[in-house]
Amino acid sequence: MTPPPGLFIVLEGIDGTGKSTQTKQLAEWLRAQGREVIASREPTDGPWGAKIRATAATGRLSAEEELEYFLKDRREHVETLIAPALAEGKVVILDRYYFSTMAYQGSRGVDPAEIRRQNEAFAPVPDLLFILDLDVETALTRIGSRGDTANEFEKHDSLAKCREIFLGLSGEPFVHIIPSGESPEAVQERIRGVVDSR
Ligand SMILES: Nc1ncnc2c1ncn2[C@@H]1O[C@H](COP(=O)(O)OP(=O)(O)OP(=O)(O)O)[C@@H](O)[C@H]1O
Ligand SMILES: Cc1cn([C@H]2C[C@H](O)[C@@H](COP(=O)(O)O)O2)c(=O)[nH]c1=O
Repeated sequence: MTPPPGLFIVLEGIDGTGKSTQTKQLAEWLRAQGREVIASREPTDGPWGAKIRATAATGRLSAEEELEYFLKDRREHVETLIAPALAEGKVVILDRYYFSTMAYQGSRGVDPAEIRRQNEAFAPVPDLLFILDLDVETALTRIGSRGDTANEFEKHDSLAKCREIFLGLSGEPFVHIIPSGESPEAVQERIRGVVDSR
């Protein structure tokens, strides 16, 4: 018997907006409803993701090199996890995807539209994209409260450019801008409301 189609959900936003927090809570909620849920993140914990994460401390690559690494990481992610899980009718929830590439490498001068074209040549478009939106100052404060110091990807001015690129996606039918200055519970209620309405 053909399995039901999977559901592909992506959470995006600048560092500190609450993506990891919301991804975890959404996955738990859907599992409690009996859905098989795969939660994952980008950069992944695979070899290319590890190389990228290392540069957050050692110093960033050029924007073009970063783009190449993220594309390699994502190709593996799509082939080994995302596509098979969706084909089996599972729910896939990602903490970051190619929209972060548009934002972060776009903020360094690579054309976001070209980044999107290169990614959508192999990466499936999600059914739902939640953009968690928050002012940069509050986001950086949260990163500090988490016990982290801002890394090479978390500079104020570049995050402000990233935020603009994320918000530029609003208006597309699968995109939902979620104000993330409220409590974690209130933010999760908004997200669940959209998922429920599908
Ligand atoms: N709605 C919220 N209100 C206040 N604090 C929050 C909220 N959501 C998350 N936090 C806290 O802010 C910090 C960042 O949250 P989280 O790690 O989920 O963000 P993130 O978007 O995944 O960050 P990054 O992209 O850097 O991994 C954590 O300490 C978390 O507990
Ligand atoms: C997917 C993706 C991510 N990034 C950046 C954004 C973050 O600052 C770091 C690490 O991500 P995390 O959420 O803090 O774990 O990677 C990027 O520049 N381009 C991308 O495509």
